[in-house]
Amino acid sequence: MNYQISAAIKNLSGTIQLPASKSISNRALIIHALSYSPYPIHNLSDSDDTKVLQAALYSNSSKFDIGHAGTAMRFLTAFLAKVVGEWEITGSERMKQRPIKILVDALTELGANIEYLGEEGCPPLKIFGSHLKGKTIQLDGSVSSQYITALLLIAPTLEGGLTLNLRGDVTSRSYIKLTLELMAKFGIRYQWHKNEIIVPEQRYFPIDFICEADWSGASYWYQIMALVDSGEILMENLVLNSLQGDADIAAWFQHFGVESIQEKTGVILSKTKNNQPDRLDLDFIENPDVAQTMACLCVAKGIPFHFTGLKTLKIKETDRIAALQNELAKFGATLVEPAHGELAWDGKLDMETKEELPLVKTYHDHRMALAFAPMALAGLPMRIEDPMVVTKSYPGFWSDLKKIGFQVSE
Ligand SMILES: O=C(O)C1=C[C@@H](OP(=O)(O)O)[C@@H](O)[C@H](O)C1
Ligand SMILES: C=C(OP(=O)(O)O)C(=O)O
Repeated sequence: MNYQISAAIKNLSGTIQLPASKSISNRALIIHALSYSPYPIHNLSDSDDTKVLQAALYSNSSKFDIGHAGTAMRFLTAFLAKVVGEWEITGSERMKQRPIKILVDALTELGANIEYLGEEGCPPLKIFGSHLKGKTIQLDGSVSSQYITALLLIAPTLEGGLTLNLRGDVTSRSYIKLTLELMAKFGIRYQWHKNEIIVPEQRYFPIDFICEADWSGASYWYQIMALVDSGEILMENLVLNSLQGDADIAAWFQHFGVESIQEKTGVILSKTKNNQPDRLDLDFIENPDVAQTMACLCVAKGIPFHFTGLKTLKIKETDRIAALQNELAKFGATLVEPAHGELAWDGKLDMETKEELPLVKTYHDHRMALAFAPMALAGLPMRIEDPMVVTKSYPGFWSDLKKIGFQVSE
């Protein structure tokens, strides 16, 4: 199925109920299970990625299919490695290509017994869960912070605690910070100095916990505001003083005339002047999930850009560098990769190759649909293939777009 998207909105107003952050929800679910918490988790994400983790944690089965959910795959692997029993975890065809060796090797050093059921270094995995003893381990931090988070979440429950020495250029540090700050809310003490993180053995202290709204999901609304002339829109439950690294975008979008105002019920995005930068140079090492938002925004507004810190985009739901290049080419933009982990555009549109009504492929990647659809506001109608991919993080996206005046039809 495809959706056809068009939009002609000059002044925008409305209220949006964003989904909860799946990053926070999935951490909270693991902590909840490790602390045998009697309290409910409030405002848990309704995304596929959270639903699959929740279903696995509360199932009677020993075999789990976590689909496309990277965090669920990594967090569950570490969690199950210390739960006595025999477990199998698999995922989508793409998940079977997403590396997990760094995490499996670290868990093996802690005494875990994990076998690859398919290709060496990738899911599916067979896990023989047992008591694990903590120690000091070295870990490559340049591939995915999710391995580090997975280890940190179980760290306080390991005999003797855990010390991680991170090697290489550590990527997505903001997500490591999110993990540790969340753990601290559940009573955990830790030390983090440069590339060493020390978590002593201790108990999680269960609390009544509310998940924040999702800042990566909010990025599509900032993009929308940047593409209309003026307006005001309330993002319910969003907080500026957030645990999530992607809250950085509130400052980025000031360059597009979008102001963020904290209100009791959420954040108001307000636009009164139509600013835009002449060009955009951004480093995404802390914010990989909003790279597609910014690339699509720049093409829609004709802003040349040079983005760095994108190395990990190749191992996400799809190779996001290639996906952006392929799909933005249909809008006449030729994106180049000046070096590994970089993406640039000279701001020129090729009217000969620009398609009238492009069919945007989504490659099983929610963020392709989420980031491309707002471009319709710039007079760029499109069709989107497999639009329900958005359920990975933002199930209500299409109805939210319709609510504010987008035309979305099959
Ligand atoms: O820990 C998390 O919740 C996440 C970490 C990031 O992954 P990497 O650390 O692999 O960049 C991010 O891209 C992903 O969407 C969610
Ligand atoms: C990369 C993402 O998710 P994950 O790695 O958890 O599958 C994402 O949501 O953009």
